[in-house]
Amino acid sequence: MIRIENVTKYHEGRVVIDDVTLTIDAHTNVGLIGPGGAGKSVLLKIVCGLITPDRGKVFIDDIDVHSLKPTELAELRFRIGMLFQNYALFDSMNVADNIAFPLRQAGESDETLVAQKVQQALKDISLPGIGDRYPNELSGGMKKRVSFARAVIRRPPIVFYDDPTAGLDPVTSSKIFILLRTMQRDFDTTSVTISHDIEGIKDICDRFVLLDQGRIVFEGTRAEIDACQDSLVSQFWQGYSDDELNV
Ligand SMILES: Nc1ncnc2c1ncn2[C@@H]1O[C@H](COP(=O)(O)OP(=O)(O)OP(=O)(O)O)[C@@H](O)[C@H]1O
Repeated sequence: MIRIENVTKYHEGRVVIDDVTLTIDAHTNVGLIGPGGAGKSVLLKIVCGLITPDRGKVFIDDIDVHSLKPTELAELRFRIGMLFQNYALFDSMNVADNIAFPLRQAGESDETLVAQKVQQALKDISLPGIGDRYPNELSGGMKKRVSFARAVIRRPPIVFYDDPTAGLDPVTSSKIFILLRTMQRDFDTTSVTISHDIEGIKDICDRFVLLDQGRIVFEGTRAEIDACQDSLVSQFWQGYSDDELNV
């Protein structure tokens, strides 16, 4: 379970996360939505310990994330898969080594097993046979799928995806959403997915959180957000662009 308690974060004299409290139950898949600059990425980075809040606490399975020593935080991160917007692949490593990186970092020394897992991962992302290629030989969508494979290769129980389909064409986006759903179903993960593709995440999340100007303005199920009468929530949910929001 993830528990965010009264978290506030300032940046350059401005409040970015404003007293956010939220509980994410184990095995729940949360869609984190909201206009650009609402604070979604910062909130996710606070949850996994990459950014320290100015106030408030975050607990992952009762562990106070921001009280951990660096080595303890690194251990906790072994249980978390992260696919960040700019979570770049290592250009000097081929695809297979990129995907294998988290396994080797966790101390896996059985190279036969590593190779098997990498082959399976490449099959899962529908890119078999590209293990020898280097990132600069791949399209944006292929890189994203390889990043996804690397994020989930250790089958982490918790996964955070920051806009996993940003900049991808509709066909590749739908492949990524199918992968996400397969991960959730087959490995019973707890996940938070930030996405601007409202139609795409509607079907892969159990609950939705709408963040606006650093505050939670909605939290609930698909049925609850479908029925929500609040104009900001309903306009955003129905896919109006940020510019068209008129409240
Ligand atoms: N390290 C940081 N710590 C705190 N705030 C930051 C940091 N870096 C950037 N910010 C601020 O956080 C604000 C929110 O940015 P964030 O990327 O979280 O928004 P977002 O909702 O994810 O937007 P988008 O949907 O466009 O990706 C920005 O206005 C930015 O100035």
